[in-house]
Amino acid sequence: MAISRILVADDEESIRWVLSKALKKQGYDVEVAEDGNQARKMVQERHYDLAILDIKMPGANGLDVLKFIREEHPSTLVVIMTAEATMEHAVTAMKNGAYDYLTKPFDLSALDAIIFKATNAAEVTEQIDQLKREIQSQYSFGRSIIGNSQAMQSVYKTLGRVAGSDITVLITGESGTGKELIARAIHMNSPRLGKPFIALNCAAIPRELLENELFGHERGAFTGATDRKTGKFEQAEGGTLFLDEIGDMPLELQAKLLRVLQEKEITRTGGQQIIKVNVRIVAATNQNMTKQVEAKTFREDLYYRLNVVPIALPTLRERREDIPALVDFFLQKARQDFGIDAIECSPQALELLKGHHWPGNVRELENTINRASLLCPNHVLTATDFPDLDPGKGSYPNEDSLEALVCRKLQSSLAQMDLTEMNNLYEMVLHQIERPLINIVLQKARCNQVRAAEILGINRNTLRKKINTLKIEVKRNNGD
Ligand SMILES: Nc1ncnc2c1ncn2[C@@H]1O[C@H](COP(=O)(O)OP(=O)(O)OP(=O)(O)O)[C@@H](O)[C@H]1O
Repeated sequence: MAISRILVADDEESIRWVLSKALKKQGYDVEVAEDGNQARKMVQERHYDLAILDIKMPGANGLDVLKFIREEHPSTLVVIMTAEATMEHAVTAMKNGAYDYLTKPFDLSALDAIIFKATNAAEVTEQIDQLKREIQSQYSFGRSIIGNSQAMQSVYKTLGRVAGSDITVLITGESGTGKELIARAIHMNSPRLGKPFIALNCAAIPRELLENELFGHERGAFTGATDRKTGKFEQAEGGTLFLDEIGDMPLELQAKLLRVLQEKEITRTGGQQIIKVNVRIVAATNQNMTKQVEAKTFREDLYYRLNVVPIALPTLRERREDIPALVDFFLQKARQDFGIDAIECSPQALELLKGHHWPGNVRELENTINRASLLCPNHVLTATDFPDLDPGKGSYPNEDSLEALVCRKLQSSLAQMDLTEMNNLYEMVLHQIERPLINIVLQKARCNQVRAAEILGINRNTLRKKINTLKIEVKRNNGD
């Protein structure tokens, strides 16, 4: 970033005129302010790379404006102009974060020298940012998002496509599937890296405080507002605002958010001033947004505005093939975080982990590994280190598979029975499955028992015996 837009603030018209003319001649985009208040307002409305401020101005003086810029727009460099060459002014200006100062009257070449120096400094900052971008993208994208399953690859593809632009993204997925991780990856792989990534969980903040969190407030806006507070939008200036659990945002606030997305400006609570914001929005939810739109608890127009590109994250049980890599990753992390010695997972324990239902998704897996690593007495995690993962309880190979279906059905049926009274449970269950299975296959084979036996992969005589013992009624077929 070179210096391109400059603000000159001085109450002396001749100074404004001379500086503006000289700087414009050199190709800079120059705007002027007649006093400190006007300068402050202009800085709020658009970004300046450099602000040249007279120290003595009516209203807010140069040091007030400097303080404001340092707090609210720290990327703007400030040069203070002073009338007297006193140490005191120079020291105060530099102490308050001025980039440099000039003593009036000054030669234009002195200003040129400062701008030249500032440009170099800005370029170095930009190079550092670029380097940070490269390093972080290597770490963030490739390394900390684990999983090479098809489902995750399709997520990476969309992520790669949208990261570079300012397009709004809506990430959906059950709790713990990695929505915030993906939102961070979008930011880190975008040109906004180096600028803030601000996350706000709309469900975690009481409704009445949410608006304040988003837009901030002016001093005196309400009882207790003793100071001005900037909201998340302003804090995220130039960067990304991640709105988690967006489905929990109250309707009145949805309308305000929509307006901000359209106008790209906000006003703080209790304030009049319109503040321009340059923020990319990434939203996330674990709710069914189309149902919410139908139920009119979420505005349709806002939904379409947010859902420009949807990213649906798979549940962990839909990508069980990623579990070994995730376990490895969390074991390594546990070693680092808790300073424990090398630890690994036995093949049986891994099978147990792969078979679990994981209602809490990756977060649950991470917590499970952390807990087991901390409590494990030796260097290998075995099935006994995961006492909560009873294979009989909630262990489904694939949520929609036949086995999972039968498993769920069995669990609910057996829960109603007094098993202590049973002595032929195995046979009883098998008969209940065999009978409908044979019936269905016979129907498909149009009661041709030879064909039905082939489909079932059993001997024709075995099938005949089963038909008799299970008392299955078979219509005679010509082919049999
Ligand atoms: N693919 C992944 N690779 C590595 N770690 C992951 C992955 N997905 C999630 N995690 C880890 O799981 C935990 C939960 O992830 P995250 O907070 O991003 O989920 P979420 O979907 O935003 O959850 P919630 O809806 O509850 O806010 C984090 O510690 C995160 O680092």
